[in-house]
Amino acid sequence: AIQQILSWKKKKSVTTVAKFPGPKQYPFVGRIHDLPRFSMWLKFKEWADEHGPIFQTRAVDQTFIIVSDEKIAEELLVKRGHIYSGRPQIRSLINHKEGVGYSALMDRHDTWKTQRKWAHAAMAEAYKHHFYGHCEKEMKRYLGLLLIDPARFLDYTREYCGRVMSRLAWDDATQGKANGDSADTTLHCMSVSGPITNTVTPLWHLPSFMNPWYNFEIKREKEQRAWWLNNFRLAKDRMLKGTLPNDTWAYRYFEQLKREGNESLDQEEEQEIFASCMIGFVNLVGVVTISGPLKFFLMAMALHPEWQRKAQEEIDRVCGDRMPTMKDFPDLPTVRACLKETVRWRSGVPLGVPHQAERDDVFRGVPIKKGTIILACEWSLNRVPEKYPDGDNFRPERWLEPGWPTYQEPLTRYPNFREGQAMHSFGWGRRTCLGQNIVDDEMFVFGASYLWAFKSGPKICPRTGVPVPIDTQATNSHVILEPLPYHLSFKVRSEERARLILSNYQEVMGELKV
Ligand code: HEM
Repeated sequence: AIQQILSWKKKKSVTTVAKFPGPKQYPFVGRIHDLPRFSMWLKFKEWADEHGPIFQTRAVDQTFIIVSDEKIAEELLVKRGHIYSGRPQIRSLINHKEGVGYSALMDRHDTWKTQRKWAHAAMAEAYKHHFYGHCEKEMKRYLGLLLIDPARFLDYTREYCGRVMSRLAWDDATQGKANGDSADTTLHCMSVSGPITNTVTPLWHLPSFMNPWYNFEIKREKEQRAWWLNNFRLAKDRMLKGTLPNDTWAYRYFEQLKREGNESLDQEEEQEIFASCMIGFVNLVGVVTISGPLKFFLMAMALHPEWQRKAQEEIDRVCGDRMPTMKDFPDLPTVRACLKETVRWRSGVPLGVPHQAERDDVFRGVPIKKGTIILACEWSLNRVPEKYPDGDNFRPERWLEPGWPTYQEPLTRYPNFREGQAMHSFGWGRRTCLGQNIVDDEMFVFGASYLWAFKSGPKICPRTGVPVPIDTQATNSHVILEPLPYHLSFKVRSEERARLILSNYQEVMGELKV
């Protein structure tokens, strides 16, 4: 309040300061009172429709600039990336701006640079080998489990993503479920919809004996880091014994140490924590980012039988009874279009990840103060009518038919998640997502194999005989979304496919440590 009064006094001496348009601001609170903690992107879309593609608002003393236009976002976050690439403080995470735990939430300093560079190179190398076939192998397990126990499809979907990542990180897919759970709790703690201390920030400063949020976070982070460090040390032991596979990120890291002359892999604890967090975080961030879109994909396929059928006809034509693999990528554009459209229709990161101004700037004549938060709102960007006509509806044809603004040739290559249209889903400039390659592979393998194996639809209520409704907008409201639990019914597509699903599962069981 004092800050606010002082800033009014200061402002009185200035004549008029240019501002972006925006909703009316109230003393002290700005617009925090009607900013929903859940599904905030809907409110931002509403304000964007009213105030235009760049507007500003305030929550107490924090200014936000919300962008809903690709060109403006590019001007700010890419061309002026040297100014707008910081990360804001999330009140209920401890020291995340400084490091070393969460590279995606650090400010731009040497720790962030080192971790980002390392993760980028590790990801690029694994992509050259299409992630060593782990997506396909884990998919064989997934389909087997779905055949045996279809009601648990949502759990299995997240576990599939967790297992692929943990296999890549430490050669231990059995950590997949723990990985998903850990990601989910971390996301809760960093979201506006999470602990109340993220919105009513002064509560965070209560003394620890009466501060359950602080105590929870201390415990959560301690356990997470111990878990990462334990897996790192187990992998190191195996490296020293020569039993760690060379297709893991841990192997790549230890190999680099050896090349630098550290044959015995001796390290100070601080160095081990740095490296275990670096690998642990990439491993963690790759779970829900993919399982959210995959769960929405399953939903979209069940709600759009016409697209399910088209994609299945394509798969049958190309693969017959054989389960699809990455090699079929060029021949299955309809499958890719359904996946791409899912990420547009139900954004995994609907608000985008916030950037923060690292110093004062002036943009289009409007002063932007250091510390201002810039959000390129994905939900709105994906509904710009000139680029995405009929944006509220699931329309995979926008990627397949000439005449749509997002259509791109050749269809053997587009649409995909690595290049071309709509890459704004993966963020901007210096903070762009590091996961595009694995998203492209893992989602394709999942989508194609799932549709090859099963036909799905809404679940029919056994009592009333009518389909159980699915609320496509019911989500958990984290920074990275998953839909809330919903029901589906599954039917394996033929006896022969059922037999193949089981024999595929049996084939990989030993290797996968099921
Ligand atoms: C469909 C899936 C995904 C979407 C839509 C997505 C989207 C995003 C977005 C919007 C950002 C923020 C960019 C910015 O600040 O401008 C981001 C950052 C990041 N993503 Fe992803 N992501 C996905 C999957 C993944 C996966 C699978 C991984 C890793 C395995 C990953 C790793 C990262 C990392 C490390 C960052 C932080 C970059 C930095 O701050 O330097 N993402 N992602």
